[in-house]
Amino acid sequence: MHRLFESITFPSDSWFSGSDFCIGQIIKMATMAAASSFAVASGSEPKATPKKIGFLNRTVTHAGLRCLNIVDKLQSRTTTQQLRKKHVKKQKAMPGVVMDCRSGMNMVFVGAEVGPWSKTGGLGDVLGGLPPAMAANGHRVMTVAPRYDQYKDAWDTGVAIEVKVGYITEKVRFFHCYKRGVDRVFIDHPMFLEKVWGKTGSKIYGPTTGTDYEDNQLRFSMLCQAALEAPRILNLNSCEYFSGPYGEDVVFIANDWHTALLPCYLKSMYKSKGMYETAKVAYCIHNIAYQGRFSFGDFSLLNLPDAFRSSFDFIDGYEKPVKGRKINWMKAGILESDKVLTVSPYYAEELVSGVEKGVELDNIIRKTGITGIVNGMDVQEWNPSTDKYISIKYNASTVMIAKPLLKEALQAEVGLPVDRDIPIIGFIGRLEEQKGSDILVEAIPQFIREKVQIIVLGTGKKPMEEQIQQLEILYPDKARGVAKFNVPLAHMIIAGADFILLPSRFEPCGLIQLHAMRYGTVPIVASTGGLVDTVREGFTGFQMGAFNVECDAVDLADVTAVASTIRRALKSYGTPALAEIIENCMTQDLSWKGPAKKWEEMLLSLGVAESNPGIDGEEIAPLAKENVANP
Ligand SMILES: Nc1ncnc2c1ncn2[C@@H]1O[C@H](COP(=O)(O)OP(=O)(O)O[C@H]2O[C@H](CO)[C@@H](O)[C@H](O)[C@H]2O)[C@@H](O)[C@H]1O
Ligand SMILES: OC[C@H]1O[C@H](O[C@H]2[C@H](O)[C@@H](O)[C@@H](O[C@H]3[C@H](O)[C@@H](O)[C@@H](O)O[C@@H]3CO)O[C@@H]2CO)[C@H](O)[C@@H](O)[C@@H]1O
Repeated sequence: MHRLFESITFPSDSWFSGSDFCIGQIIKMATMAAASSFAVASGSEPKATPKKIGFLNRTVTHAGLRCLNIVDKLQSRTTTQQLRKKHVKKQKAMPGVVMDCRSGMNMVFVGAEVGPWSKTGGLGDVLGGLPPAMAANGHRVMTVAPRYDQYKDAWDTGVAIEVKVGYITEKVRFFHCYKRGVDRVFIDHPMFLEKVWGKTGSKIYGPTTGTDYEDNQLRFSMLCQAALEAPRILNLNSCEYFSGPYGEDVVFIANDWHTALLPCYLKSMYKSKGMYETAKVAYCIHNIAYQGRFSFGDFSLLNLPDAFRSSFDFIDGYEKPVKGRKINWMKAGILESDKVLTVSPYYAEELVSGVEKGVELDNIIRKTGITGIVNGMDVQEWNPSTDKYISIKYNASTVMIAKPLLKEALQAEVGLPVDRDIPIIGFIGRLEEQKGSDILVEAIPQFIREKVQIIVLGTGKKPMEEQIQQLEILYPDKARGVAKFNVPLAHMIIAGADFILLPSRFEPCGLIQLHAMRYGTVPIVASTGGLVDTVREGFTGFQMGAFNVECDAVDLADVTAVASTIRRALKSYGTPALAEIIENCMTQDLSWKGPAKKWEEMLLSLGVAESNPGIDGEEIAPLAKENVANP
């Protein structure tokens, strides 16, 4: 267990005013002033957040310093008055920025991936994109994820704690940077950095796809415990609107099985001792296929009281990782959180529809209930009018001129015959049964004689990688399969292809189709999960019907559905009908703005103290758009 530092008093606010401070710099300065203050030691339980702490020696009970502002609404609290003085000055420097002291919530997103620092797929995208959208609405937002590499933009805060993982106590450090209005906190320990040593890719969860690190339970137990400390102990002064620790009035947003222990530790280590009294946890399922099932005996590694055992208790008919009775992290995450969410309304329905789509947690989710909010996409990274990976920039009015040229660049890049009149179908995704690349490969003979080219990009299971690499040999003038994680090529495909294919057996939300639509690339999708919510047949794309979710074999009916829908889509190529679909795709708002509002409503309903709606509109969005992440 760990002990927190008792109190830290910084000499003056003048050191830290202004934006984009890195806590590392602050800590260095603070360390010079109060060298021993940061000694964080071991051996005891978490203590309540000191009442007098930090910056300005003010009372911090919740939001650190909640954002300041509108000059004519005086607040009675001394601290706010003091701080407003500072901000009245600032406001002159920023005409048009209008904020309210009472706005916003403290949010802490916790995940195993956070793009662009770490990403194997869509989880990283969401942890990268949703938090800045929340910050843009005036909330104070932190993400906590492992430090898998020496990110050049994240500094060592100098703050360290000790956490008990399994039977040993380990020291972890906190790194930090501030980007797009979000405090990005990274947990540093050799269990993360020494194993992965890279910004993205397959080694986050195991040495190769399909093989997990043996100590994953310890790694993610560490992540959860460190994430629970971060808002209490990190004295963050990243921007002029908020400073000091976030405090205890926070809402945690835990994502996927890796963070399922967070609500358990919150109860067992903090709430039971009168800490984090009003804090709440929203638990978001990005993919129910990965639940974190382990041997029943491993419960003792988690350092949780026996009372939690039943939340983890799980029996299935599988032998992996052991036969019979097991613990199931996701089950506990669902049961112990205050609210369960997933990434699209249709997937939420599928999850409770039965054992197949709910992957044996349907009964549990039926008990707790679940809300689906469709994902948004990062409209900065994926913007055809500024995209650094494509040679011609375009928008909805120039797409018809730009696309043929971008198509030629794509054909040349992958070594296909260069011909702007040949429609291209792209596929991007993790090569797992979920994504159905195996169904696509089997469907190819049924439509390959059409005028068409196919480009497949993905990494994942070795046999599936080999299968896509064979395409070039089987169809030298027609198909390419690239088994690499290649972001520039992903952008070139999204821009240069005419259609993007998602033959997913299941798809909680899917981001590829959103990226594609923004680039005027028409999605052809299986009718599952978020693909149902985001692609409208004949208006923004083509639906293929629902596929068989059994992953062991390829269902011939699905193969036929892929081939016949592709033929249908190809018939529309070059027609006014397709031009209209392209326009419909490109003129939608696919950003995080709408989803962020829904997330806000849902998080507010949890009733964390001092939580208020954010600011509607664009007032502070430009501030959050500063500092585009560039690790
Ligand atoms: N080889 C490669 N090279 C470059 N980039 C690659 C790539 N393979 C994948 N990507 C990128 O990874 C992301 C994948 O997004 P998906 O929505 O398909 O996520 P995924 O299934 O991993 O995540 C889960 O979580 C997300 C988020 O909630 C849900 O949308 C989704 O349905 C669910 O399965 C995209 O940004 C894509 O461009
Ligand atoms: O962002 C992409 C996905 O990332 C996460 O999925 C990972 C999953 O959580 C890990 O456990 C691991 O999954 C392996 C699984 O544990 C193992 O038993 C075997 O089935 O192979 C799986 C693949 O290696 O890696 C997954 C990423 O590949 C996140 O949970 C998902 O929501 C995201 O879609």
